[in-house]
Amino acid sequence: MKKKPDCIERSYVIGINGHFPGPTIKAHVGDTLHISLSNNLSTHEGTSIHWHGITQHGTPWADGTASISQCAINPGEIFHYRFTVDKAGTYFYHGHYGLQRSAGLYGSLIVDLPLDQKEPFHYDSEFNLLLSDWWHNTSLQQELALSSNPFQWIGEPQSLLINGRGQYNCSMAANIVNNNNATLPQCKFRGNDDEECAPEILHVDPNKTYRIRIASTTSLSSLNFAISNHKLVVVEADGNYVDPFEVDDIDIYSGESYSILITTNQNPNNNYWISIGVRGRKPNTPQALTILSYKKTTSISSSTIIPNFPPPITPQWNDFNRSKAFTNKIHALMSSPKPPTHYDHRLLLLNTQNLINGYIKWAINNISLMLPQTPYLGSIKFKINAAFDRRHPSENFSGGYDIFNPPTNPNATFGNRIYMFRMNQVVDVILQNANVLSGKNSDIHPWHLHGHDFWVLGYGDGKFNQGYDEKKFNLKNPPLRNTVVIFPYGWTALRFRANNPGVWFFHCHIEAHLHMGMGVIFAEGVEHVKDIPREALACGLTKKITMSFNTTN
Ligand SMILES: O=C1O[C@H]([C@@H](O)CO)C(O)=C1O
Repeated sequence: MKKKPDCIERSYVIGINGHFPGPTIKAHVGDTLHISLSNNLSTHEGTSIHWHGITQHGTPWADGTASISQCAINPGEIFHYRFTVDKAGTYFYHGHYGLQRSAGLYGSLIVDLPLDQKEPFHYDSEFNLLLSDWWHNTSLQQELALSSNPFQWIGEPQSLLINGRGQYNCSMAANIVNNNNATLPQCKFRGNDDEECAPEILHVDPNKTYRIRIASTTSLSSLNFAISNHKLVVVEADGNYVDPFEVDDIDIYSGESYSILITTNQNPNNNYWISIGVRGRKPNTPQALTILSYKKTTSISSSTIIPNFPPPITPQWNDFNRSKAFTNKIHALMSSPKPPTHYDHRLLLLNTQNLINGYIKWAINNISLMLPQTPYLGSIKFKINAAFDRRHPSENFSGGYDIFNPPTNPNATFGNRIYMFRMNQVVDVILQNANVLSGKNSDIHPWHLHGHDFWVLGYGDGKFNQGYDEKKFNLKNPPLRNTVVIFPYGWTALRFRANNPGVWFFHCHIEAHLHMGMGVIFAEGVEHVKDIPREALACGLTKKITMSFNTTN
């Protein structure tokens, strides 16, 4: 793609059909989408796409990772995706190979209700905002840095982007100071018609209700979203209805999506900032800004579109109590599916930063995930025993583990075992956070599950106390989601029914952390999976099999 000027300094962009972000895909519930993706990357890397939040049951490839097909689409090849969307909501798609998401490989996927059905809330019109973060180093440079010894961290992003647009150190900078007292270099917006630098402007009529769909495909950053002078009413999270609640701003973690409603009841002669800023990690990135502009009766020049007051202040990055307070406001709409009251199987998953042969990795119950060459789905279905380690992974960790300090024994090992569930079992997962490898710190991790939504039963500080903390679980109206955060030094409990035959990834949605091994594999009912498409078997030991039968795709 064409190199962009200094607004966001794109050194390497992965576009789709020449666009960055990729095209917004719109569908209605019940639609079957046929999407072909050809790999023309100039870097000659393999690639793949994940349809984030899409869970068509019985077809493990519907989410695009083909039961975590490690089979990349090689340069020059075409993959054919085909899936039916069965739930309305705000979704997105993104690269699931290497760190290609940080190079811009993503786009929105919006599923509307069938035409004869209505949402449980009213709105006059809608907007769609896809949030991301941006580095000047290429995704390959980032991968190399993370896999080096000595380890090099990717650092904070250079820019935040809204629908692929952001600002960086523009020569015409107008300085704005944020709450962390950092001076933020801003690109001076030059109106809507300046394709390169200008933010997208949301043009609204007074006294209407707008639905704003917000999805975060950031590679790293946790964000706070606010619109000056306007209240936000949260109505949807990850494609599920929530009991509406009103806030001034929302936190959104990588992998999450929300719909909010706003009422345009402010002075129509002003314009208003829409801002996103970094939370959860010490920021070193300017806010990204865009503008809510009330339609004026008289025409105005584009320079007057800039609000004459400062943008909303992003809350302090480390005010975790504020983040928790927001998270605890999210409940399912009363008519939503209720969780089973009992579980069949409970996993306690300890998240730690470790060393393997001197390399910094992340591990879950002391295993850092390294995917095998052969896709799991084919390995299980065709009983290829040598393809991965068939032993059971550990379902617990030592009760004596001190989560508040660096590990006394930091060594972990690589692994690729899977957690196997019986079909329809109710599974509880307790994600336990801990201190990093050195120093006193514990990171935020947004965990994303493929193939299922889960109920978020609760969050807590410190170490999960079996038999005690579970008494506080919310079984009445827990939100259904596909991504959930663990707070520093805390735990998060979730429950799902293993009712979708296939092999599923469950992983930290921070791209660098996944690259460093922060994920596990779940599987259930693989014997019920039929007609695996050739693309899902096109590598490793399953490659031979695809050559010996005609595919049924
Ligand atoms: O995985 C990570 O590594 C660095 C740091 O912990 C070690 O340099 C960081 O900030 C992460 O989130």
